Amino acid sequence: MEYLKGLNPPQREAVEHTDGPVMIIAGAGSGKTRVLTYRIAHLIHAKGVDPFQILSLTFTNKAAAEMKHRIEQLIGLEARNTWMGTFHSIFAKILRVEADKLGYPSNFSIYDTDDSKSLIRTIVKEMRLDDKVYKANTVLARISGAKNRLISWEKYLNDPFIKADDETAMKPKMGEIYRNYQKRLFKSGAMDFDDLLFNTNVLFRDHLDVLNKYQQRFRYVMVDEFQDTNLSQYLITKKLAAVHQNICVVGDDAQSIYAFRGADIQNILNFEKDYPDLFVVKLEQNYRSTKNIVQAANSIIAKNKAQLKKDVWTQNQHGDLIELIKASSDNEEGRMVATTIFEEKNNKKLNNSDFAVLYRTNSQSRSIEEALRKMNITYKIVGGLSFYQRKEIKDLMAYMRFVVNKDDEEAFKRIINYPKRGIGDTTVEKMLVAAYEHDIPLWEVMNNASSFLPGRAANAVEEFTVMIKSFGIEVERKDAYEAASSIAKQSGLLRELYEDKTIEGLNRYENVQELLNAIKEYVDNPENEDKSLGSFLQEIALLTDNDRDKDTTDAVTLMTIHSSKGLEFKQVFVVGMEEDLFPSQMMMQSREDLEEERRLFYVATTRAMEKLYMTYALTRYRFGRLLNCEPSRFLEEVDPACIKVNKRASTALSGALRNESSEGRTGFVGLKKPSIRPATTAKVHTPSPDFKPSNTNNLTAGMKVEHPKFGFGKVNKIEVEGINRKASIVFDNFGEKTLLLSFAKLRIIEE
Ligand SMILES: Nc1ncnc2c1ncn2[C@@H]1O[C@H](COP(=O)(O)OP(=O)(O)OP(=O)(O)O)[C@@H](O)[C@H]1O
Ligand SMILES: [Mg+2]
Repeated sequence: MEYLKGLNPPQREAVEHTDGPVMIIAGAGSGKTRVLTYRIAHLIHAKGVDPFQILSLTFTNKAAAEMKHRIEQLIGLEARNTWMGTFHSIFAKILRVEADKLGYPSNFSIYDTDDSKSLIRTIVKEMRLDDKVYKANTVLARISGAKNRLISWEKYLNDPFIKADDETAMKPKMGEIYRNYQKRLFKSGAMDFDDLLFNTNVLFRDHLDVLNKYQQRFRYVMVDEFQDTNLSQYLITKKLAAVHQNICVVGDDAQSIYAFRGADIQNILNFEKDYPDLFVVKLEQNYRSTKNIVQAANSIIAKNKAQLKKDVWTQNQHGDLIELIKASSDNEEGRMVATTIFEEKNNKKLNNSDFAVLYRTNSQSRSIEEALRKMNITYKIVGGLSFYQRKEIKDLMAYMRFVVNKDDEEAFKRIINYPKRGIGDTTVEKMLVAAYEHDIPLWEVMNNASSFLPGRAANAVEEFTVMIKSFGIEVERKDAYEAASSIAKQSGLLRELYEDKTIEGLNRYENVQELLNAIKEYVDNPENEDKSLGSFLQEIALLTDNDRDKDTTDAVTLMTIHSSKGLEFKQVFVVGMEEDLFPSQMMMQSREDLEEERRLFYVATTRAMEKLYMTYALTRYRFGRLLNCEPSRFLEEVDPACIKVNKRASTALSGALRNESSEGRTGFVGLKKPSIRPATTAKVHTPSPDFKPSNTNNLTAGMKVEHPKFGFGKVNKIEVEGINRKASIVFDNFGEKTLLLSFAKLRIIEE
């Protein structure tokens, strides 16, 4: 076992202790991820474990890819067959296979945050609530928080404490929004990101045979960055490992930075209780950073009260002191960072990729970007508005999504009138209302457009529907690339972009071409067995921001500290070390919040291998205003022996032109017109348990009926219009409604 030589004694112990529960909680850069990598190699190579039986959960897909690559280097190609990926990607795969058990189609859509927020806005509007109170962001965060703690909408609505909470927050309708949101997702055959975990829990809870299948399959389960798992994730791993108990988790409580997304350090403490025969490994030697950086990081985290005791040390060189750089403005900060990178590169023969610039919030990247561009230093932004979040890309993806899943309402809204085909907001609204009132899929409404819409609108919708159907046939017969190219052309989207001869238009056109290139690459890759468009879409839906960059060029990395977890760079700049920015203004309310910010600072510091810079500006544009800033309190918490003030004189004048980029056109068909949905606030009816739609051929005035949403009512009159039979029904709680009898689901209650 030649490779075991690359480990120190406790690391080696952790690798060789393959059976039973193992936990490694250790400081940054101590080789936790390395241990996981070697452990997988060891299981396959020395213990003869089938790679298909090993499941490893990482924080980003990129981390998974890197791990796979390292294992390949250790033991060869066999490594490819292990199950490795983020929680979301692995369990989405499993949910595809098992979807029918939950009543979902196997080609369910995955809604990204934009889709989710758009759906919430629609629902808030439909419920006639104030969208300034029920902001999409806030509502989504609340729903997400509930899901991550496995609180279903039913539980949410019935919990008196949650209710009291929402009432205190003056948002009493939160539970109902949650309910409507879930129902709408289900009807659209869609899951949001949190559903992928929530539904996996439901699947394993309600279908023990399925759980058992995966318990047998995954003999070994491993989790990296364990400190940032939430309850939902924790329970999934616990259930999966319940039979074999071969579970190994690694993490660092000092790097727990996702509490705002429901991550819970408590999981580390619970782990010890859940597995009494737990084998605990301590790793204390840091291999990543210089003595000076390790000492600084230790001094920072020591200020936190809540932490497990660790002594991190290193045999590495002492290295340079941390350089503290003061700038007069944010623009000057950018210039100083760029100049320093330029000089260091030349002096030390470094590559661009040896540098990272880390910031607290995405918007800080602008001034850094401008400065790097001026000095011709190549950079890439990880996270932020990435390729797949661009409007033109989302538009084409929405076409593809809708063709694959015709219930996908958010995709529908994006494309129904883009490029323009004369289908206005009112028509869209009418179709949504028809689907809602008759309780039928939108697709059915589209296929019967003439029953629901006036002539011209109906024609336009019919044309669109025919087009989508023809795409459907192509998707079935062709591979993802051929189908996607055809959709891009036939839909008129490529032409629309092509005709826009502005620089932005050209850019957008090229981006769409780039997406088609990516699909081609996907199809040509022998590792992807399923070459269908559906399979490609799933892959894309699950890319985390961190995975979305191409790693081919030599570039300086710009990213938020949150995204930098687990990574390392020779030289690191932590910029914007100012009060209210870092620690963030929003995180100074409580000791817990401040401690989370400090852990974030610890994460930032420990990314550096050789040299660390911290910068702050005296003035900064924020929220469109020039603000005076004060140096961050965190700077004072760094052991003064580790830091020196940079004497670099600022040369350039500040005040470059500010060029805020404007947002692109939006393709979303907003429901701007006043809603024609039920104006009543009556509660949607719950159908009787024996509800079954009756044959309505003989329905006449005076009969009593039950409708799945509007409840009980009495038929007022029946009208015949062309081929359509319509019934006007007066519902007890919803007033009079006119429904098309060939679509409405009505149960006739005998008189
Ligand atoms: N025994 C070892 N010998 C040589 N290099 C090592 C050893 N252990 C770890 N390293 C190196 O130290 C660096 C940090 O290791 P790794 O990324 O696994 O740490 P980590 O504990 O996962 O850090 P983080 O907490 O930031 O995720 C890597 O470059 C790794 O290859
Ligand atoms: Mg790691």
